[in-house]
Amino acid sequence: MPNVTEYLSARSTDPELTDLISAICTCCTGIAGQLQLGALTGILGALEDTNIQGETQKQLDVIANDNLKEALLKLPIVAGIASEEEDLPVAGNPEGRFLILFDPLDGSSNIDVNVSVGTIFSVLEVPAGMNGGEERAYLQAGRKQLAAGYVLYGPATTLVLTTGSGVQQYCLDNNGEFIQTASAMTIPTDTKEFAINMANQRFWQPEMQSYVAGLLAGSDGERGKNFNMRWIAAMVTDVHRILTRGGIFSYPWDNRDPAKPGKLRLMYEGNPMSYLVEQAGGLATTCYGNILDMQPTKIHQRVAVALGSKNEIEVLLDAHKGALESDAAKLNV
Ligand SMILES: O=P(O)(O)OC[C@H]1O[C@](O)(COP(=O)(O)O)[C@@H](O)[C@@H]1O
Ligand SMILES: [Mg+2]
Ligand SMILES: [Mg+2]
Repeated sequence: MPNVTEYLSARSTDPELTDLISAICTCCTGIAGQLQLGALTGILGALEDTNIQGETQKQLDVIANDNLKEALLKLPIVAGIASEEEDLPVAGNPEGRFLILFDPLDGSSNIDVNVSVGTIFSVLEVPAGMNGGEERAYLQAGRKQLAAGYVLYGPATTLVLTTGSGVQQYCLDNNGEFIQTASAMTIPTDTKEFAINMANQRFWQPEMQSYVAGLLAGSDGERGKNFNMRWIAAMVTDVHRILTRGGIFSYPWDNRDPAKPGKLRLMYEGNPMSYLVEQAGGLATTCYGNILDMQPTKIHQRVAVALGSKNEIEVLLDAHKGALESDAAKLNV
């Protein structure tokens, strides 16, 4: 099977985009190595710092961020980067073409307990007349992504990628190459599996509460079938399960902080995952509108997310029908 560069080149992918993806892969291979040895090299655990979002940073959040930042900003094709762990975008080459947005380590609370984490990335083109040091250059709808993907550091290190024509999967081999293991990942349209943090139930909108109540009622309720629940607390891993065998994942709007319409970040979590899911035949929504059509207003903007198997997301959207127009503005979604 081809490696990722061979596959993209054979499909006449923009050669500069192919180079960029190869560079991301090389960098993530390094991150995988550091994660594997983390307990031996003393780089597990939290730092005293918090990021701009007020979240405690793990040492490996910062290491992964610095690796990606340094490797990408060296490339002449890179106009700038934006990251969960950087307060502001960082400019690259003023002549560069690409803006890369990333969550260097997603699910980093899993690191210390040796559970899967991942790197999520999104690639945009810098608009004419702007540069990669300006936030406004990045504020493009998810539909404009040139590529999106993640590297999952699990039992296998796996790259899942879209450049806009389907979703491919690659596995890191012993020679440091990502070899293709699936050329067209497709999410089954129906499912009996859902992923949501049930501990937040009381903070959700009534529509989400009643939809989930239907899942929990199973064959005793209107749905007439039993569901199973999974929650890995790393979006990258939950989404990988859905791309592999179907299901739905949601981190919905909740009322814990009215300024935030959800926990997840639009630009480097919601958008790239939504692009992958749509390219694999699934749906991604805030429950009030399509995530990929949202016009971003801030680089670290939060978003409510529900994504996965098409027919199940349609049931969820149906449960929100009455609320659509009245609530969307009020909820900041
Ligand atoms: O702590 P909770 O509510 O289970 O949240 C888990 C969610 O938070 C995240 O870990 C946020 O990502 P980061 O680790 O990059 O901040 C998601 O990956 C995951 O789905
Ligand atoms: Mg994350
Ligand atoms: Mg993170």
